[in-house]
Amino acid sequence: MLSIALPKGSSLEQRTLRLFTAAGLEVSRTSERVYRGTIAYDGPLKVAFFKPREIPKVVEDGTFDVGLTGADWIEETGAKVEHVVSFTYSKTTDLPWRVVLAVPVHHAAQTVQDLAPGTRVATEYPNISHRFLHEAGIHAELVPSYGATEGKIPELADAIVDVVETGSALDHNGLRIIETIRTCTPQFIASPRAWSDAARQRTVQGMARLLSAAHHRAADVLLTVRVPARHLDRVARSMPERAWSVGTGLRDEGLVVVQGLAVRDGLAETIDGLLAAGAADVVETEAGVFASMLPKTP
Ligand SMILES: Nc1ncnc2c1ncn2[C@@H]1O[C@H](COP(=O)(O)OP(=O)(O)OP(=O)(O)O)[C@@H](O)[C@H]1O
Ligand SMILES: O=P(O)(O)OC[C@H]1O[C@H](OP(=O)(O)OP(=O)(O)O)[C@H](O)[C@@H]1O
Repeated sequence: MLSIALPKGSSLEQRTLRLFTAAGLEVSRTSERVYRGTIAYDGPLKVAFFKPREIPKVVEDGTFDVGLTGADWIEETGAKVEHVVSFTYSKTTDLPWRVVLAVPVHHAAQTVQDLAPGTRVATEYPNISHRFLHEAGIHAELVPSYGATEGKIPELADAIVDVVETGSALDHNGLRIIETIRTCTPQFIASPRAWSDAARQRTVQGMARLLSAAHHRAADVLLTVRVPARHLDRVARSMPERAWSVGTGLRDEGLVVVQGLAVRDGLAETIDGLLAAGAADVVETEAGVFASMLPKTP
């Protein structure tokens, strides 16, 4: 039975489970406090929940065949795993998160080069931090942190290497970024052992295809556009790449209806462009709800 390690915790768990559900790979478990479950795909898959930092190693050593975790923990642990596919989401946004070097707002440093020898840097990422500071030629003292890293300043540390998503935690704690060390996203990874087995690799690739398709659907919205026939050519040129015609207006034959899948990112500009090209109106709908009924793009 194929086994999969999924992230537990407030940052990645809920959105990862939503993605799996949208892909038709819903995790069944008796309660959210139960750290074991199953997925029905090509027979039952065994699911276990671990902290994101623990996942790279249990996948590297083949204890679990596949896993989903942050790129930061793959790098920090140095685990040798197969990167199957990556996604773009964080705890609260659809953007990557970053591992950054930050100092108090009134600190004199503008870049890592300005850090004095012996600067104390609190972090949950000793390996990433050591490598980064070493490459910058800075002799800093690393202070281990197990969370709430911003709070280590000023008594225990002078600077931090920590995760930033919206920047709110840094703001609230009077800190500012001086270096972005890594930009990170969730990664679907496989153990080298599972990957070298043709049947298991096929199953993993099938899951990756379903997850990827669901991830892209979530980034799309369906636009339904009514256009006076005389403006159709111009509006068609402003439609998203994946667009098709639907028919004519119900009562007004001078109106044509077209639809298209637009990416959520930059949606206001897309709608603006359609209206400027002569669209009478534009209605947007969550595309995920409809995507399985839509023709696949060639
Ligand atoms: N906004 C974010 N803040 C922190 N981690 C994030 C964020 N977005 C994505 N991540 C990823 O999730 C991981 C968080 O795992 P971790 O176990 O440290 O905390 P958590 O999921 O917030 O759990 P807890 O509920 O115990 O606070 C990070 O290391 C990073 O890989
Ligand atoms: O840039 P932001 O959107 O504010 O997000 C980043 C913050 O969120 C995480 O903390 P979390 O609340 O998970 O607590 P922790 O530090 O104890 O892990 C992370 O460690 C940062 O502190």
